[in-house]
Amino acid sequence: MKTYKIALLPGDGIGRDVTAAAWAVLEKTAAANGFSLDATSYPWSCDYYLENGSMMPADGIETLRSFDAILLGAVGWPRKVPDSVSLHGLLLPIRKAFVQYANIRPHRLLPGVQGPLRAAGFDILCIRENTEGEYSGAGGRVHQGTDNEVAVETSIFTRTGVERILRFGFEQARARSGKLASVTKSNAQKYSMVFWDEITQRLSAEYPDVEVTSYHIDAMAARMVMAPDSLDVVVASNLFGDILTDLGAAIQGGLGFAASANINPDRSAPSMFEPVHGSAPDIAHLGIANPIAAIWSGAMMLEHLGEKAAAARVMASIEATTARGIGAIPGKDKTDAITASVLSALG
Ligand SMILES: NC(=O)C1=CN([C@@H]2O[C@H](COP(=O)(O)OP(=O)(O)OC[C@H]3O[C@@H](n4cnc5c(N)ncnc54)[C@H](O)[C@@H]3O)[C@@H](O)[C@H]2O)C=CC1
Ligand SMILES: CC(=O)C(=O)O
Ligand SMILES: [K+]
Ligand SMILES: [Mn+2]
Repeated sequence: MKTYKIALLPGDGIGRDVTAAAWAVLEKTAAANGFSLDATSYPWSCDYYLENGSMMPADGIETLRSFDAILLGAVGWPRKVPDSVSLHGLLLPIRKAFVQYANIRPHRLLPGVQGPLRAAGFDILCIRENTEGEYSGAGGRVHQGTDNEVAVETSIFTRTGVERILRFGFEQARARSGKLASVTKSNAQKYSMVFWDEITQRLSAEYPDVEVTSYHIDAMAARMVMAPDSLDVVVASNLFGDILTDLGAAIQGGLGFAASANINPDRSAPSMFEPVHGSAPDIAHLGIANPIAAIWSGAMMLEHLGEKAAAARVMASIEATTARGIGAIPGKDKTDAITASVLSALG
C-alpha cells in the first residue's frame, strides 16, 4: 500500500485542536481510498520554546526535509513568547528553507454558509508570495531605549522571487477564468512595487490569454468587499497577501473556513498545509474552534500528494456538513461535533 510520511506540527492554542480534527478526517479518508498516512508529530511550539529556548531544535529543518508533506496548526502564544520570536523561529523559517514560495489561499463560500456580504458566488484564489518581500526579516534597531532609537525593516524583492510568484499567478489564472489581479502600491512604494508592476507587464506578453489588471492594495481591499465578482485569481506580495487573505476569510464567513497551502512548486522540498488562522488565544480551550479550515487544508495536502479522489472526498464531506448547517454559523457548534459530522459524511 502506498504510504505517505507526514510531519504534524500542531503548534499552539487551537492549532492543536484543529490539527487533531484534520488528522482524524485524513486517516479515515486514506483508509477508504487505499493508501496510508504515516504521521510523526513534533511538539514544536511556544511551550517547547519555554522549555528549550528555541521554537524547534537546531536540526528541525533537516528533520522535516525527509517528509512528503507537513501539516501545521498555528504558531504563537503572545502571552508567553513574543510573536516576532515564535513566527521567525518556526513558521517563517520552514516557508523560506523549503522554498514554499507560493502560498495558495482559496476563498469561497461553502454551501449553507452566509458570509457578511451575502455575496453568494464568492470564489477567489489568492496567491501570496511566501518567502521574501516585507517578511524577509532584514532590519535592525539601534540606540534602543533612547530618544534616538531607530528601527529599520527592509522589504526585499528579488527578480527571481517576484518573477516566480507572478508566473505562478499567471498559470493559476490560465487554469481558472483567465483573469488575474496583480496587487501593487506603486504610487507610494516607488522601488519595490514599480519593479513588481514592470515584471507583471513583461510576463503578460507571455500570457496573451490572461487578462491582467493591476490594483493598488487599498483599492483592492475595497474591491474585495464591494465587487468581489470582478475578481478571480489575485496575486500579492507577502504582507499584502497576508492581509487580503484574512479579509477573504471574513467574506467566507470567518477565519475558521480559510485554508492554505505553502507550496514548493518544484517539489525540491516538502510543502506545508495549514489553516490561514492563528492560535486564537481568545477561544483556545473552549472547544469551539472551527476545524473546517484545517480539514480543507488537509484536502489540499492530499491533492498535492496526487490523491485527487481522496481530496475530492474530503471536500464533499465538508460541503455536506455545512450544507446541513453544521459548522455554518461561527461559534455555534463545537469542534468535535463539526469533526464528527465530516467523518460521518465520508461514509
Ligand atoms: N500561520 C500561523 O501560524 C499564524 C499564527 N498567528 C499567531 O496566532 C496568534 C493569535 O493571532 P491573532 O491575530 O489573534 O489571529 P487568529 O487568526 O488566531 O485569530 C483572529 C480571530 O479569529 C478567530 N478565529 C481564528 N481561527 C478560528 C477558528 N478556527 N474558529 C473560530 N474562530 C477562529 C479568533 O478567535 C480571533 O477572534 C498570534 O500569536 C499570531 O502571531 C496568526 C496568524 C497566522
Ligand atoms: C503569519 C500569518 O499571519 C500568516 O501566515 O497568515
Ligand atoms: K495557521
Ligand atoms: Mn495571516
